[in-house]
Amino acid sequence: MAGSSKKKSPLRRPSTGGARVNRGAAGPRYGVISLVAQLIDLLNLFDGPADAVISRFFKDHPELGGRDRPVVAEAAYCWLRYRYRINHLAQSGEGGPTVMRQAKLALLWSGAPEAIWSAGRSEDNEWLSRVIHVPVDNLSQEPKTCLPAWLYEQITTEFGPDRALSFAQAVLSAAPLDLRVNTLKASTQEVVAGLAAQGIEVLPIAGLEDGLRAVGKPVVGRTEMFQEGLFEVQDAGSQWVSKLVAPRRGDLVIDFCAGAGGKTLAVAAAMKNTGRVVALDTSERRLQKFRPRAARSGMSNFYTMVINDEADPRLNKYFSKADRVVVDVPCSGMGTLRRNPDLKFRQGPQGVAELVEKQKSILHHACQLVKPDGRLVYITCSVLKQENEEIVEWFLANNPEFRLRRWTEVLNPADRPASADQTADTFRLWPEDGESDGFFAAVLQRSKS
Ligand SMILES: C[S@@+](CC[C@H](N)C(=O)[O-])C[C@H]1O[C@@H](n2cnc3c(N)ncnc32)[C@H](O)[C@@H]1O
Repeated sequence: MAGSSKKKSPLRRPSTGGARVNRGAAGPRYGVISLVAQLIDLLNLFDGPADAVISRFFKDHPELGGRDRPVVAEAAYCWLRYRYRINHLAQSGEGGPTVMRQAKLALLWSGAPEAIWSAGRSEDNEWLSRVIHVPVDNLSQEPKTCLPAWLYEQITTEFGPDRALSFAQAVLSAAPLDLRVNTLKASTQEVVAGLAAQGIEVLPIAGLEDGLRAVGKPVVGRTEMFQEGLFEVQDAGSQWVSKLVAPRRGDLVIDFCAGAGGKTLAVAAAMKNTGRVVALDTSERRLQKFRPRAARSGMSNFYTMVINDEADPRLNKYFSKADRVVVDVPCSGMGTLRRNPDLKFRQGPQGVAELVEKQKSILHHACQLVKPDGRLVYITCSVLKQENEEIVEWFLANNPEFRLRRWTEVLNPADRPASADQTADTFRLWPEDGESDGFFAAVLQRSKS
């Protein structure tokens, strides 16, 4: 740290906000600790995405009021982020259910008011006073880094121990809320002013003319401006990889894995409603979510198709036709752990190996849609080389009609994230370097003939 001779541990413990632990007795808000404990028990089953488990839990507990819901949700996410450390420390307490101590620590570390986390057994509060001072560096790998051994080892092997530690620290925080101004409907200035009028402060994002970062976590989805499609919620990293598609007006763009259309919408806005965008996905449910977003955004140049798989024969009509093919493949999502901390427990080496095979197969089929001199943009929100650089190497070795175009040839200096390596051929973002999700992209250009 500049001006400081003392090096801070990269895995420092979370702030307790200067709070001291009281010897509080069971109080009226003890129920919140108990509810967090119940939610932890449910999350511990890892039988679905955490956000779905949390919303179901809130539906099942209508007694939880608007004041306590965000507290419970934050504590649940904190537990997921720090699960290895919290569970390790919780074992050292005595008496009472261990999960109640897990819930208390999650509430404390997620910044809940003291009146909430200090309620309950005084023995647990004594335990809390002790464990918040345990030096993190003395812990073994999983409680220290809060990453599963396989992931920590893989990042260490692929990028070295410093990167593994800085990544581990970065994904212990919540992600910021980023917006993309929909230039089909509004200018950045209009959106900034409109949000300010509603008390929502946003800041510019360097290198993203249409990108804004919210101060704090305002609820933007209920604003009239959002409902009228003047902006979308989209992580800055996702906005940059969309820019790498760089479509021209009038192009035919095929988004092979369009999902709910985060990148499709950004690409379409860049095309100013000219040309055609074909949004494909194997999931009807995800494409269903894309349609209302497209309608809200004013996008009118699209067509959606649910495909059986990447080899669906209905794609033959697009062979060698597309100017741009976007391939935002299903991936491990290890770049999005700040948003989806449960993924680190739901994913493993076997799952990643299966995804790699799927990524190769999708790429193999999607590249056939690119016309001569057209481009394919391969995208993941993973940080693992296995899903990124290694896939690109495999693809280039097997498809000599494609060459890698340096990402800096596509984005002007003013449109680049400072945190991406400007000398690399492929595009890569780490959460710890620029406060976006981790993303990877490669621009693959097909030869003219
Ligand atoms: C990373 S997500 C896409 C996210 C989306 N592009 C966005 O920006 O919001 C990957 C998508 O690939 C889809 N998918 C999985 N297998 C596929 C396949 N064989 N062909 C096309 N899409 C597939 C999934 O349903 C999922 O929606």
